[in-house]
Amino acid sequence: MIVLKNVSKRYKSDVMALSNINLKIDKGEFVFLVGPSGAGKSTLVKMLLKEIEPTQGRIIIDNQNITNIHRRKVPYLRRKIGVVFQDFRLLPNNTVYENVAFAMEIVEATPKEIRRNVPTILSLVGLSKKAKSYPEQLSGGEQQRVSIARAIINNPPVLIADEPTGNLDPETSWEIMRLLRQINRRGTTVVMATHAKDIVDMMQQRVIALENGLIVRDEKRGGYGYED
Ligand SMILES: Nc1ncnc2c1ncn2[C@@H]1O[C@H](COP(=O)(O)OP(=O)(O)OP(=O)(O)O)[C@@H](O)[C@H]1O
Repeated sequence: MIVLKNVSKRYKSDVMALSNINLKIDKGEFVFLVGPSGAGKSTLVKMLLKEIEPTQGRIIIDNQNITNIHRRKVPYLRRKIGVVFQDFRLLPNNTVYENVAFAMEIVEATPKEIRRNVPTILSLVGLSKKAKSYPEQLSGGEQQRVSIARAIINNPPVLIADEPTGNLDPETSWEIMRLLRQINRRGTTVVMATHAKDIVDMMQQRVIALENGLIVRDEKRGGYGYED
């Protein structure tokens, strides 16, 4: 599903953020990406989203080499990869419904498809009753649910979550984790970069640890492995 072949990233500052990374993530896996600050997690996530380009190597997602696709085609990549961030990134002047519908409009879904799919996905994330609310009227956990709904509305094979529980209290974090696991069980490959030790330790999923731009650990059912 996701393959990295000899991927390196050197920033202009000459920082080697990733060095010759080889990695394979299969369809339906749930993978935690861990490692100390500066290890290269965000760099890896940004490359999967094609926000930045690798200096070397190839990245293949869902059988497509994304390394050499044209800038213009990048929006289409969003059909393959949904993304969730720590800070939700919702449109503040749009309702919950509109925030999710917007993601379908971008990929030119028909109004009929939008009317059919948005309520279904809002029900999946438990927010049917909040469809008409604005982001500022929601709790952090609810905002993250909207962001997850938006990320999966176009049914991408891959969901990337970059510190999705970073702004949430422990209980709300677990609710979000239950939702991500539920989405994963429906067949979506989930890659989650995180510093949340308790969550990683409890979930017992595949753990890939990066340090100084290198994969130093890749365990099928691992723990966080650091003290912070
Ligand atoms: N735009 C940039 N220009 C130059 N160097 C950068 C840039 N972005 C990141 N770096 C450097 O690349 C290395 C990897 O950074 P990255 O943000 O990928 O780490 P991280 O594992 O995501 O850290 P954190 O857990 O703090 O988010 C660090 O040394 C960082 O300083």
